[in-house]
Amino acid sequence: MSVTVETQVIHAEALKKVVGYKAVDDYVRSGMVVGLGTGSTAYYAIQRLGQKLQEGKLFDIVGIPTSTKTERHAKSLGIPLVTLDSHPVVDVAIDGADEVDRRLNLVKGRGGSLLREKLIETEARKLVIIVDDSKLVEGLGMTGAVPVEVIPFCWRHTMRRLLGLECLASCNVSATIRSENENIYVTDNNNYIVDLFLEKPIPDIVLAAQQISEIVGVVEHGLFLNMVDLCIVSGKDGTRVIERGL
Ligand SMILES: O=C[C@H](O)[C@H](O)[C@H](O)COP(=O)(O)O
Repeated sequence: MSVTVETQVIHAEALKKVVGYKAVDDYVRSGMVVGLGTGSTAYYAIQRLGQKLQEGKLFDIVGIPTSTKTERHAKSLGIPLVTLDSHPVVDVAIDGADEVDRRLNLVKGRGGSLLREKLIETEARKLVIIVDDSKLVEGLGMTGAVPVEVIPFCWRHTMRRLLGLECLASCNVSATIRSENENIYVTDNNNYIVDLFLEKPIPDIVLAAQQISEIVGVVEHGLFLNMVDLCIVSGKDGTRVIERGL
């Protein structure tokens, strides 16, 4: 049987929609403060939330967007928005991920939004991650970059410091500054992103997260460790929920 590229794209979108809708249906209740993730999967959760608010199936919801893109999307659907400044406790946050390991540790930020995501999702009473099963990995950093947000000032120096980290010495690490349309990509926070590419898995991700954070020009990195409460995964055989520690 041959599967056309177009059919595969529709299939991939359907998998994202299933988990996005399920996250809102199962974990969002009226009166909640909801962290709104960023990316093509979180998009469907935001759609569902807007739909349920418009239909009166949910009420008294406020959302905290994790990017300017999500902010625009949520506003277009009439979702009331606040910030952590006024609402420091987030009842539930829903977001996608680039990679999810067996312990529900993540790589995030390949879409550029890791800093606001981590800031908001750290405060979530429940962090729900929504992915299709292509995001499940054995070792983090093997399917693409581990993004690191850095200040623009002397970014080459910061990149050299990242490349020199002892904890990544066995990974054959390389790095690029992220670009967009032949310019350096600028985050919502007016920073840059260094993408770290690893040929071998990080031996100790906790140590790596700590050592990356300790570099002075680093603002935040895309390793989200011990944050996730549950992950909803869709695949061709259906949808399942993986809870942390089970
Ligand atoms: O910066 C982007 C975010 O971390 C996204 O959550 C992540 O890249 C996954 O996005 P998508 O659902 O589009 O694969």
